[in-house]
Amino acid sequence: MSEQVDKVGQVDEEQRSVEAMYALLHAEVSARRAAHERVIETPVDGPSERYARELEVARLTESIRQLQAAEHSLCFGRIDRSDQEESLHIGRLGLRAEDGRPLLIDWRAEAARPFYAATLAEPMGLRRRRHLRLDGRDVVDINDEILDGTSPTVVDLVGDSPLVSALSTARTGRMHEAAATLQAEQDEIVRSPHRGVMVVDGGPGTGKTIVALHRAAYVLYAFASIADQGVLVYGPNRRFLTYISEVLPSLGENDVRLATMADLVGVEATRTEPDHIARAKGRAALADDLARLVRQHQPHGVPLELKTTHDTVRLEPAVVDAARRQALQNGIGHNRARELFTEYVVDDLVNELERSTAKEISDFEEELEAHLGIDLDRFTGNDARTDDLEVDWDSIREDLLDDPSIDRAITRVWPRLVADDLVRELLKDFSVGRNDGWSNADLALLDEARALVDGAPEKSYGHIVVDEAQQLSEMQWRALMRHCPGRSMTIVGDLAQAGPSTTLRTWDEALKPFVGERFAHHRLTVNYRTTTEILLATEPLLAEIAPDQQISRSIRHGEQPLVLGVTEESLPSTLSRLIAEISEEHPGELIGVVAATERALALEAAVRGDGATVVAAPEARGLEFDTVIIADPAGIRAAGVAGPRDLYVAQTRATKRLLSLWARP
Ligand SMILES: Nc1ncnc2c1ncn2[C@@H]1O[C@H](COP(=O)(O)OP(=O)(O)OP(=O)(O)O)[C@@H](O)[C@H]1O
Repeated sequence: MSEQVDKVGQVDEEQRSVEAMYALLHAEVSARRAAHERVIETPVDGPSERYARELEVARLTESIRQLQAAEHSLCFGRIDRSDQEESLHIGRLGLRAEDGRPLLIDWRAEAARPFYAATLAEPMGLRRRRHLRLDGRDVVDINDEILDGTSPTVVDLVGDSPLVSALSTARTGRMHEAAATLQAEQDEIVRSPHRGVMVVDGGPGTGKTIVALHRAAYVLYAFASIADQGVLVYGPNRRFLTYISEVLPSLGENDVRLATMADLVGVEATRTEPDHIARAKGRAALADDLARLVRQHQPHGVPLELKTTHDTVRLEPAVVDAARRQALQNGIGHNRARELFTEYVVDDLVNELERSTAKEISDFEEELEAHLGIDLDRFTGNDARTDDLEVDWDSIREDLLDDPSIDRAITRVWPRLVADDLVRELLKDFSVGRNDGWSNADLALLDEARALVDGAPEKSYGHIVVDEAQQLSEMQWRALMRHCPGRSMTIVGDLAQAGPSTTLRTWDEALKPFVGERFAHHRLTVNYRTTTEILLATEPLLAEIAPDQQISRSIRHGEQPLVLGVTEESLPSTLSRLIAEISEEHPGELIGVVAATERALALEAAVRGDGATVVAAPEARGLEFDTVIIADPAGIRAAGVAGPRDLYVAQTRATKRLLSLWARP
């Protein structure tokens, strides 16, 4: 940087702009608080006014919260066009001065696009892209890029890349939002106008999760009708969801639900099971088996005998089948279709009773005429004979609908079902007993059974973001799709990191049953997590587990990965010693120990309090640490069909340092 650069002057100028923004933000918060007070104090008359008031209070509370969430790092960027004097500041939300002039542009607005997309090759009319770093409300750093090929002047503070600074800071155990440093290839996906299904894949650390979460924030901002139906972020386990839990709130979005399959279904998985069983339970064929079981509890080609107080009426199989087909035609689920079926059957029954009553009366009249030798019509003067009987068929119909004996007769051919029992019936072959808890793989079966028995889920979402999507089995895909009837989804994952419970190997295979080939596919290629040295060390394993994949391109360099041999007995003590050494050398940094599941449990106890987090390899997906120590890589590799992929996941969790402790007997 040349000495003439006027850093102080530029910082002062930005400080004034930023203060004006904060003043406006606070004025806005105060105005909404006052409105909130007023609404609360307004007297209401009747439930509909009360409801309208509650809606307004909720809307104001949410908008105040959104404004307050923008408090931290309110403004982080600025763009200056080559052809204009004016500049635009970019930040967490949009703010307009009283004269209507934009003081701050929401990072998701179209006007902010060049901040992310402009490059030296394609400057999009920009002369300069500026990054601002705030500490509280103080501007503490400025970083400029000149994009139009002109030379920097005294007001341009060209320095280190803000991305590299963001990536080099110590991890905190929680993912941070990256609105200030989203890269062009990421931003293009985040801002895509595509509302349908979008798949984003790429190697570990290529920013898939970052893209997915910023995409969720973008969907909420840009697609109002989808946002109104709710946005869900799906992750494989709670540890992962905790890791990403702060990103959307810090982007001002609190209305996004984070969920695992257990949350979606509302049932906890309390039982583990061997991988091959989980895999078998994940097959879509089980959906057919469940549907078949349900059909077995519906009448096919059988008559129905219904006893009423006067009569026994037999409905023929063709009539019963027609009622069944009609009841099921809208896919409302077995139990609700049963109610419809009952109505159709009672209609048929009433028709039958009407017919037989009419016949009885006319038989009786004929008999009477024959007996008396007269023509009744001539006596009564018209044909009003049976009509005079005034039978109230509607109330008979109502009574029949409530008649327990009719209900019993219908139950014999169409019993009410309980979804959970149906799954237990299905799982008899897997020797799952009546009182056993559910496993993770069972949850998707429960969701399927509930849809078959009780109809579509009560709660569905306008958009679902699926992270670590390579983990999903066919049954789990079905469950997720069921909760997103509009098929608006952002799906991110890396098939090379697939776990043991799925058999799916391509996105086409996973998505075809739901959207055919109608999905957009993007690939991320730059690695933001791992150093080049660590990535190179993973290359042989990647070649083995996903021969058609290349390692991604890292933007950072660092230490060479270390491999140490230890004896089995000394492993825990060596580990403790290493953790102590690394913590001392790199205070404040995160250390993760990854081991096969059983060993992770044992090591957890052995190194408790040493300041490292022990993670079972299958649970390490999506997480990251400054240093990763792999305890017994061979043990992870040998732990099952997904062992080599679990090891690859373990190797790719480190931002700075990777150590492997090989255990010898
Ligand atoms: N544009 C960015 N600005 C700042 N940090 C970023 C950016 N993109 C990615 N990162 C960081 O890089 C790291 C890896 O990103 P992320 O976890 O999204 O990758 P991933 O592709 O989901 O990885 P995995 O496949 O291992 O789950 C994270 O720490 C993330 O915060």
